[in-house]
Amino acid sequence: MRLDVVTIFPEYLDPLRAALLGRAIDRGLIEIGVHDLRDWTHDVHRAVDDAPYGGGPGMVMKPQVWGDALDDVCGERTRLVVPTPAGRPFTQELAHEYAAEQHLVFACGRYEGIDQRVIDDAARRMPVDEVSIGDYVLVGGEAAVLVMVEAVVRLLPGVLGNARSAEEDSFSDGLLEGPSYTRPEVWRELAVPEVLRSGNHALIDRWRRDRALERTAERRPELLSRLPEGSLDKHDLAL
Ligand SMILES: Nc1cc(-c2cccs2)n[nH]1
Repeated sequence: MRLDVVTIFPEYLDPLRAALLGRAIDRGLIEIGVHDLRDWTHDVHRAVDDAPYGGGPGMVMKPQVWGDALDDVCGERTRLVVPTPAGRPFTQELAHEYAAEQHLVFACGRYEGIDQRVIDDAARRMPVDEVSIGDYVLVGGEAAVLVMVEAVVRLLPGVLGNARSAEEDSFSDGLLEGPSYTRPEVWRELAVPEVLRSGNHALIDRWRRDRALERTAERRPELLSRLPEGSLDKHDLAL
């Protein structure tokens, strides 16, 4: 998979080259390109935005600059992702979709947005997703790209050491992950639940599912109504 990011703050994406993602690059599992949008400006001031038609606060990013940048960075098999608070929710399901793509390009705009014609023009040639990572407002799309790239790249085969942890993700069965414990057995007078030390894996699996159902019902009840038909057995429903 190749990922490209277009931004006016390329240094903001430096963390993509660290740790797990850095190792994935070194191992040739992914290629990452980070591009400074100002490289496509033509005026002496290297302007990337301008005042919004219709008035209002802030600035809107210029279509010409973005159009030229995307013409160069996007290819035949590109899926374009534009982070915005006005986008569709970024979910684990969408992360899996992105992990199957050959080429993702992330366009980092500012909060007031990129001229809509950039998205409309790109959509003539490629799939374009305007995506939100949550109902809060950032200053720019860069932090959202770091979040999405991490969620996507960790799903690629070979990236995570223990293959099980990607499949056993929170949300992989539509539920939140329950509590986890490690040594010592007692810490500050708090003991690890007995069942986890029983060695009885049927009981352990049951206990873990019960805790996941309880936590989901308590923190994200709306996820329960989205579970596929028949996901909950009679034991689950008795909780
Ligand atoms: N979810 C989300 C995305 C954003 C921004 C994307 C680009 C500028 S601000 N804020 N919140």
